[in-house]
Amino acid sequence: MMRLEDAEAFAQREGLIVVTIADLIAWRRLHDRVEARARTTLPTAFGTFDTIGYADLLTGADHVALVSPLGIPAESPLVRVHSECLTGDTFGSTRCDCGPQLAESMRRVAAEGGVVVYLRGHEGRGVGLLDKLRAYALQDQGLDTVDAQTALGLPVDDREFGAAAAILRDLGIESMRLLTNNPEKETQLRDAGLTIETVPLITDRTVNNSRYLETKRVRLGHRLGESA
Ligand SMILES: Nc1nc2c(ncn2[C@@H]2O[C@H](COP(=O)(O)OP(=O)(O)OP(=O)(O)O)[C@@H](O)[C@H]2O)c(=O)[nH]1
Ligand SMILES: [Zn+2]
Repeated sequence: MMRLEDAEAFAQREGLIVVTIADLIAWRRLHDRVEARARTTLPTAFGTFDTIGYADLLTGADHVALVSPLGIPAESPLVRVHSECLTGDTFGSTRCDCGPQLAESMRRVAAEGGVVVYLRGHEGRGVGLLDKLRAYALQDQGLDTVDAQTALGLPVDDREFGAAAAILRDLGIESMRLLTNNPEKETQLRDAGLTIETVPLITDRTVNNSRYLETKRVRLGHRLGESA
């Protein structure tokens, strides 16, 4: 097989352009990242959301956009970009704040207009369900959420928000009020060219999630106030 340097030298001589796999992946991150493949309505406790199912052409994950019954206001709509959490969102686990954050986001987006973008493939901050459950087992032994990831040889946070940026663009949103306490999420969306004003999304502190929230505040830099 020809080495990349040789291919580049050959291409330069012949006036050709070399496109590597890495170039193609980078291009796909920016263009044609998602495709809307299904549209329907979803009646929920918070109202009926126009619902769009997106295929993520880079990762193969399926994502969902829940558009408020009031639609998407032209000016700085309210947006929640939510990472999948089976245990919190579906089973109502109180180890984390995901379930109450999702409910509060849907309630506010329904009331004010805007969209909830639900990102699948983000489970366990990107490491997947089984590794998150393994990390929980270590947390049962006293490790915090960061040290549990490291002890398992896993990244602390492996999420990238390119699909969310692409979905928001597809919905015509360039500027938004983003419901989040996570500065890294804000930075990634800003780096994707979107204009972000953050709106805190603070939910109740409980006996079960207080250490988790404190770790997010102290070790991951989430804006959770002194009392989290
Ligand atoms: N690996 C791992 N993932 C977790 C843990 N607790 C929650 N998660 C995952 O973390 C993701 C949610 O991320 P968070 O850090 O709670 O919050 P965020 O979405 O980054 O920030 P906000 O926008 O402020 O909610 C979900 O995918 C959860 O499955 C944990 O202890 N270990
Ligand atoms: Zn969770």
